[in-house]
Amino acid sequence: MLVLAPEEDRIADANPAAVRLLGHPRQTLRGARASALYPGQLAALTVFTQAVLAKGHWWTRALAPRDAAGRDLRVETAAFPLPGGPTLLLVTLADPDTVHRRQVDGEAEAYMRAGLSEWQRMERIFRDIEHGNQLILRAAGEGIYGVNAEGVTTFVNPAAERMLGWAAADLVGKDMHAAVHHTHPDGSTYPHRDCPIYAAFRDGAVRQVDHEVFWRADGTSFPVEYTSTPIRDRGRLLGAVIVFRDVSQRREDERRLKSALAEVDTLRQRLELENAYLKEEIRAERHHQGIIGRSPAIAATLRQIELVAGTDATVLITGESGTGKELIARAIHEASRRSARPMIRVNCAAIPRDLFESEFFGHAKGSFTGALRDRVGRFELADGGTLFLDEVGEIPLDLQGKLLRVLQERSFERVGEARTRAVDVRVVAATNRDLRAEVASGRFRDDLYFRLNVFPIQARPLRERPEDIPPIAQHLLTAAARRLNIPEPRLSEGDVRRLCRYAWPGNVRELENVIERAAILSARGRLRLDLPDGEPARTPDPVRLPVAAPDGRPATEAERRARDRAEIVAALALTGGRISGPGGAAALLGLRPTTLASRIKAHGISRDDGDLRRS
Ligand SMILES: Nc1ncnc2c1ncn2[C@@H]1O[C@H](COP(=O)(O)OP(=O)(O)OP(=O)(O)O)[C@@H](O)[C@H]1O
Repeated sequence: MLVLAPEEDRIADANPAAVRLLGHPRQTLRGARASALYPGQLAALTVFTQAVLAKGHWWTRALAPRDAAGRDLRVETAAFPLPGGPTLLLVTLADPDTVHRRQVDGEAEAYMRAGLSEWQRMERIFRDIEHGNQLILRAAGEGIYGVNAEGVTTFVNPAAERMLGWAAADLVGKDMHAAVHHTHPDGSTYPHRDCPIYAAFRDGAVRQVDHEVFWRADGTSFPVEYTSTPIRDRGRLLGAVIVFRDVSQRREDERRLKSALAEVDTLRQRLELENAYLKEEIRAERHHQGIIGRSPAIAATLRQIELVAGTDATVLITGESGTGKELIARAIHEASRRSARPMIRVNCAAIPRDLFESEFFGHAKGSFTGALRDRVGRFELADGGTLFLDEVGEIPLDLQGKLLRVLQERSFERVGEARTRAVDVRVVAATNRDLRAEVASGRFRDDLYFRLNVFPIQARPLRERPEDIPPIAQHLLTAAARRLNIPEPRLSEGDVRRLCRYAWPGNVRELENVIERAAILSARGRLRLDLPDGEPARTPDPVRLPVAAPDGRPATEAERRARDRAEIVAALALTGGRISGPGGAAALLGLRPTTLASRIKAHGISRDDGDLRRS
């Protein structure tokens, strides 16, 4: 700073800063000519001093004082006249950069001051929310906290403190997302930008979320349901209030309920299906009390049933439609150790191709379109009982392999499920097709055929055993009269003769229908048999033919040997491998023990033969 006397062109005084800046001692400066300090700038100096005197205060960057080293200094010169006495000017010399910086700082300060007041206003609003609702916040069972537009916590209620395990003091002023909402339930990082609470500040929308977790101070998490409501002040978004509740208990209840419902559903389904089968069984029971017949063919069948029922051997029943294949299967089941559990029948001809797998093995919910819930398959339903595969020849080739696997391994998987389930099922299959011909033509897998054909039983057509017609007809008539609640009509000798003359292409089922119809049409105890026109002549009595193949032709040597072998295997399985003595396999088969022993040898049957083992 300098004091100038402009009228005398003299420097009146200089302060230490001016002495330092100009490099002259104070004594030199005092009394020196002012214009000497500004060589060649007299005009500018005169304009400046006059402006100061005229305006009362002036500044310029046009004056550059020369220092002791001879340098012209770049300064900002400002001055005002000192009050009283002769004319003296107080002149300040300042570095223009410093002046500029001060100016910027000044502006920033003013800005900050303004910002601070905004900030304080916002804090006031949150404080008002907190104070105004203190009672509610304290009493609320829900966790409640406020965050400002930067995501910084402004208040936390006691319930939130309890649930989160943090003291309010630890959270207020901190980034709330980073403290309690940083990670997804699966452990992956939850970035701020994805957080719905923060999104509420951006778009002002209320968010309700129920599939996320909050993290406690101890590092554990709990499922939450929360609502984030934005706070506005004069149209501006200031932050949000978040109300949340711990839904662990509700989730657990939901999970338990869901699994209980699924179990109930599976049981209900199983019961429904079992019920349907049981009804079917009862109906079947009503229709026939057993296998009726006095022909050698029926006697042989009964003997075979008796032989195989006690084992778990797979049985293949062949024969024309209506010959009693299902009746034989049911008789095997009834006489087996499995009779307390149901026999489940699957009509393989009636299942749509793409539903085979699900029908046999069941499916998991959602495994294909339309799989709306878990479904129990027939194998599972038959667990502990018998699975009767009717029309087995109709199973599509690609599924035959899967069926073979279950027969071999006694385990399967439901469609759309990885879990392997074990089953204890005895399989009885039936077909009216010639399965060997199907194998030869490539429509049936030979390995599955051999697996099923462990113990073959052939149901003879009625025309091959006419001596069975009278007793079966009588049995069916009694049953029909009972069912129709009418006095039982008499079956005359003439009726029997007519019945025996007919060829019965539809076998016993056809006979059943004819008898039922005759019973309905009967009048005054007389049966009115309505046999198809022409009453086709019966084919020569094939009962006297040697054992025939399913298609009616005589059995080949290989077939006879296979049957012989199968019967021996079944007899041995039934007697636990015992050949001789009462109840031994030889006695069962009506053979001498030595004869049976040599046949066992000839057929190559060994003790560990798979067929002998009861599964
Ligand atoms: N020997 C028999 N004694 C009494 N009833 C019989 C006899 N054989 C068959 N039936 C009766 O005849 C009807 C047809 O029998 P079943 O359904 O067992 O024949 P199936 O060979 O299985 O026929 P499909 O091949 O058409 O399924 C049934 O009502 C059954 O009770």
